[in-house]
Amino acid sequence: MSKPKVLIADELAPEAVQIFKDRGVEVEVKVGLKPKELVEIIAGFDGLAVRSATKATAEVIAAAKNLKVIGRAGIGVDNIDIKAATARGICVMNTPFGNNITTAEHTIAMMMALARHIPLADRTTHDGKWEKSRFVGVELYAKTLGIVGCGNIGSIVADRAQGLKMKVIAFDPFLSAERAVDLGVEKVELETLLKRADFISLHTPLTEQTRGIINAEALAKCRPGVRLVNCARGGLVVEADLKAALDSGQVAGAALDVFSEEPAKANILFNHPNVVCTPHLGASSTEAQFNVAVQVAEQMADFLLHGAVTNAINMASVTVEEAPRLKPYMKLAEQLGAFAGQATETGIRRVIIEYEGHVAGLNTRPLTAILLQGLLKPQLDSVNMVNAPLVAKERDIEVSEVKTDREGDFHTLIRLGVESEKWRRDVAGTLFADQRPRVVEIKGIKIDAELGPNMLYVTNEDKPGFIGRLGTLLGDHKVNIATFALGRSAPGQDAIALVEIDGALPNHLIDEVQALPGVKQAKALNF
Ligand SMILES: NC(=O)c1ccc[n+]([C@@H]2O[C@H](COP(=O)([O-])OP(=O)(O)OC[C@H]3O[C@@H](n4cnc5c(N)ncnc54)[C@H](O)[C@@H]3O)[C@@H](O)[C@H]2O)c1
Ligand SMILES: O=C(O)[C@H](O)COP(=O)(O)O
Repeated sequence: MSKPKVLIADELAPEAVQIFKDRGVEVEVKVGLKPKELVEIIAGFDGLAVRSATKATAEVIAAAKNLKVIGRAGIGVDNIDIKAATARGICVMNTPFGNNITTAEHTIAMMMALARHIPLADRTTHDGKWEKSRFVGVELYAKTLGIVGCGNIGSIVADRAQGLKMKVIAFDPFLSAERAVDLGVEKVELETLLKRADFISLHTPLTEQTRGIINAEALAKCRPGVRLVNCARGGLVVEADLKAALDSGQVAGAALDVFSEEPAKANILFNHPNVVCTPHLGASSTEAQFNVAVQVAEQMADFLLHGAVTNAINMASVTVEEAPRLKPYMKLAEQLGAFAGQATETGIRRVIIEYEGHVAGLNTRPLTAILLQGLLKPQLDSVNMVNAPLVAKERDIEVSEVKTDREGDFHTLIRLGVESEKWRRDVAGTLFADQRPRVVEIKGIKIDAELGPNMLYVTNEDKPGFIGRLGTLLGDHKVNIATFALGRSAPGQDAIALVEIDGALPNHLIDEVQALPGVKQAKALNF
């Protein structure tokens, strides 16, 4: 098997390259590619590692024919078109905890720089001016800090600010009352935060809900002389509105690490005397860059080499320890899905997946995802584990999981029920001690079949002579039978045969099997 290949497209600490190499992943570093250049080369890679500079746009993703994973060495994934990646079945992962302390510390540094005019005082002092009376600052002590978005970074900022004896209030619709108590912050609505805060610090992701959250209306509700810190995303602030509020004095100062357009070579807020700027340095410390580079390289290598999924934005997690335990079940789940998907010719309305016995105690989300992949693949070649749940949802297929630890006839069992408007089909499978998947029930009929690459699936009436006729027909066409599994509901009733054959079955032969007396349906299935 050839080695997977990763492109590192942004500045990453050198440890990342070493980790990829040590783990057996080929790696190329090409920093500063133009969008067009990235589109031209991306098809040659299985993985793409980025920070915030490279934009993994829909166009890049459309060209990324072999891409399986995009790793963000950092937190914000707004430079990655997640929707396009998910639709193409590309796993997107970030490193949510590698740079949070560094960014929180930068936030505090920005707040202090703002309170004491440090950047401008520094510049004028270097210039030989001694403007002692010009730079009178304010204390942070006993001031109210309003945190908008109290997640990883917001909560570290809250902790550090409390160390500076600030009163911290937070607006975050997803912050629980208990967590707020644990953090020692007062949970408030945005309106209250704006009215009460002396300093406001933004720590939300950039979403449709948060874009422009600090606009003219919000700024007008603030205390006169409020100070704003933004070390999250530029798009959270309407920059023209902020400039107007700074000019009017409603806002006393703003410290900005991020801008609506980056790299920000020009911006209406640049050179405003009350604005402190840094060029998106929140995560730029030796420690944070080491953390995110190592984490992203390990996560991407684990994914490409072992199927382990950590910190994925668009798929269920699988730890490195779980991956080998899940592996035989993944095959079983995919085969059950593929069996039902190939046997089904009409629209699916509902999918019921039952996990029984040992498997019920495992992480079943990836199993469900791969089962849906198998089920939908016959209709949609581009489906994979990442996009299968989304594709099912888009097609209005209701998916439900039922788990029971109790063992039935088997120590472990996955049963798949597929419903259309008219019918329901069930297929169930297990793992025997050899860890190889076996189909043990189809439409309520017991069977014991291992699925090979080429299978013939026949439903027929249980009548004497059928097996002989089928064997003779296949033999006459020089089709060799590898395995032959049979089952029936009751003597003389419905029967099924699952026949593994060496090589693909020609279509005309399926028609001939279909024409045999007693055959209700014959199908070629591939696994
Ligand atoms: N400047 C930098 O270099 C730098 C470095 C790291 C992270 N960041 C950015 O900082 C931000 C926060 O990162 P994090 O790791 O703390 O993320 P996080 O996901 O841990 O926290 C975000 C918080 O925002 C809250 N939130 C979501 N929607 C909200 C809304 N409409 N109103 C209020 N709160 C809302 C969430 O509930 C969550 O608690 C992100 O935008 C990230 O990209 C910037
Ligand atoms: O979201 C993040 O992690 C930060 O914005 C850091 O971005 P950077 O990796 O480009 O410094």
